[in-house]
Formats: sequence, structure tokens, C-alpha cells
Amino acid sequence: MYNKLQYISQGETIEKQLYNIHLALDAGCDWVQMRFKNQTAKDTFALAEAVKFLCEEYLANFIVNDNLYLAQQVAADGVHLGLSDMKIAEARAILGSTKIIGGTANTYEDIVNHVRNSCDYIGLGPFRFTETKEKLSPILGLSGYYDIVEKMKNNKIQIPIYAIGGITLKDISPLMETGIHGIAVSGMITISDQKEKLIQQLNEKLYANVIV
Ligand SMILES: Cc1ncc(COP(=O)(O)OP(=O)(O)O)c(N)n1
Ligand SMILES: Cc1ncsc1CCOP(=O)(O)O
Ligand SMILES: [Mg+2]
Repeated sequence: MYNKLQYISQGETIEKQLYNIHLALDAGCDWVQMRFKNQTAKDTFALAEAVKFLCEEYLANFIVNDNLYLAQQVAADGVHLGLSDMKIAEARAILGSTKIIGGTANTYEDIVNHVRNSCDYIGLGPFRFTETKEKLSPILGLSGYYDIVEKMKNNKIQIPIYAIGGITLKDISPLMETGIHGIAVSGMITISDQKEKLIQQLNEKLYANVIV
């Protein structure tokens, strides 16, 4: 089972990215998506190598946003691909079955498509407006998650769904009640000055109904 909390990195420079990722790992995050937009190939590669090293040290999962070839080069655990990135089927053909491939969805149809193409998990959103990403797809709100998860159940579509977009602590319980698997967050963890406490609170809510 995939962990229920994915941290999406932030930072305009290699140093800021590494600082944020290091703090998130120290505070207990065990799944990092490296998201470093509009940078040179050289810097992106340098960061990816450093993040790979850090995640190995912390026994955390490491996936790369957008760039499958970079994920391959640094032997990351996988890649997250959006609706305008490389198609999931092509990515699966290149990466094989051992790597994690996540796909973005905004609708039930996106999810069905991704499942057909052997996607491993879905980042479904945005939940609400967020400044972390430009050009957002239509906002789903809580009702959007209820509707989509209901359709999945009715059609026996199974894949872990991660809510994403402007999520705060108080959103976790209502979101989990929709039947999703977990959450992917960037801002909430990056800006927190009490990350360890926050991650503990997030995990308590995310795993509240998991029987061990
Ligand atoms: C877990 C997760 N879900 C969705 C996204 C968004 O991906 P995408 O639509 O490709 O947007 P960018 O992140 O590339 O700006 C994601 N990154 N992670
Ligand atoms: C990458 C992405 N895709 C949809 S919303 C989003 C940003 C999530 O970041 P935050 O948790 O700061 O809103
Ligand atoms: Mg993308």
C-alpha cells in the first residue's frame, strides 16, 4: 500500500529545494515528489541527484515531477505525469512495471483512462484554489471528490486517489470520508514552522481508519 502523504517540493533554487525537502524528511515525510519548474537541465539533474541521495538516507520514496527521463537517469522510484505531460501508456512502456507512475486527473474519465494505461495512483484535483500551481483545472471541492469516488465504486474502478490543491489540516478528515486514499501537499508543509507536529497530525487523520 502506498503511503497516504506525498510531499511536493517547492523552491526557486537548488538550495531552497534541498532545504525544504530536508526539513520535510526530518519531520517525518516518507514520500517526496521533486517539483522544480522552469529550470535548466543541468540544475534539475543536480537537484534530482541530491534528492535521490537524501531520500535514500531517510528511506523515503522519491518521484520526479514531469520528467520521466530524469527519473530514469537518477534511478528515482517513479514519476508523476500531468494531463499535458508524457502519456501514461508511453511512460509505462519505457519504465516497465517496477517503477511508480502517478497521473493527474480532474474528471472520472481521466481516471478511467489512467487505469486502462496501468497508472499506479491518481493525483485528483484541484480541491480548491492554490497559488502553488498556475493554470489550474476546474476546482472540484468536496462534492467533486464524492461524485467521482461514487462513480468509481459503481463501476468497480480501483486505484489509490490522492487529493491535491490548497489542502489544509482541517480538510483531511472530510476528504478521507469521500473514500480517497491520501493527499499530496506542498504549501501546507513548506510554510509550516512546526513541521514535525503537523506531519504527526496529518498522519493521525490520514490513518485514522486503517486497521493494523
Ligand atoms: C500527486 C500530484 N497530483 C497532481 C499533480 C499535478 O501535475 P500536473 O498537472 O502535471 O501539474 P504540475 O505539477 O506539473 O505543474 C502533481 N504534480 N502531483
Ligand atoms: C501541483 C498541483 N496540481 C494541482 S494543485 C497543485 C499544487 C498543490 O500544492 P499546494 O498543496 O501548495 O496547494
Ligand atoms: Mg506536470
